[in-house]
Amino acid sequence: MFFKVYNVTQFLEDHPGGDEVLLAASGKDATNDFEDVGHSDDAREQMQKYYIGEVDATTIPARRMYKAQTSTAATQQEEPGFLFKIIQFLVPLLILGFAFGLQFLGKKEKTET
Ligand code: HEM
Repeated sequence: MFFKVYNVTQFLEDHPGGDEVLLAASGKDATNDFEDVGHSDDAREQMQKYYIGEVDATTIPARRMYKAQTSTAATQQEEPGFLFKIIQFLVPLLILGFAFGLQFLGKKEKTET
């Protein structure tokens, strides 16, 4: 099966239906989009100006679909974040504990002397 290919880059601004619809229909088989509008014979004639060739449909790669991350990949990514949070919480506590410990030792030494 062969698709007819049209280059409408120069036609974007002049298209009576606007450029957005053309851009939305680019890079794919736009036959249904074109036919659904009920374009006039004049529009079909104009279209021939932009014809650049044909493409074999079997050579077109399937569109890549967005693939959600697998759960294992997600947990692998979350783990370092979680560990980091624990360290962020523990380090100030350790410093505080160390400071109190030093103070306590200092007081003890004074009372002994
Ligand atoms: C080379 C390709 C195309 C040409 C030369 C073309 C040409 C035209 C022309 C001349 C009109 C004015 C109405 C008429 O005479 O039928 C028109 C309207 C329109 N076209 Fe296209 N068109 C093309 C592709 C497309 C595509 C792919 C779409 C769809 C996604 C589209 C959507 C529309 C829409 C929505 C209107 C407005 C219809 C209305 O307001 O009644 N056209 N086009």
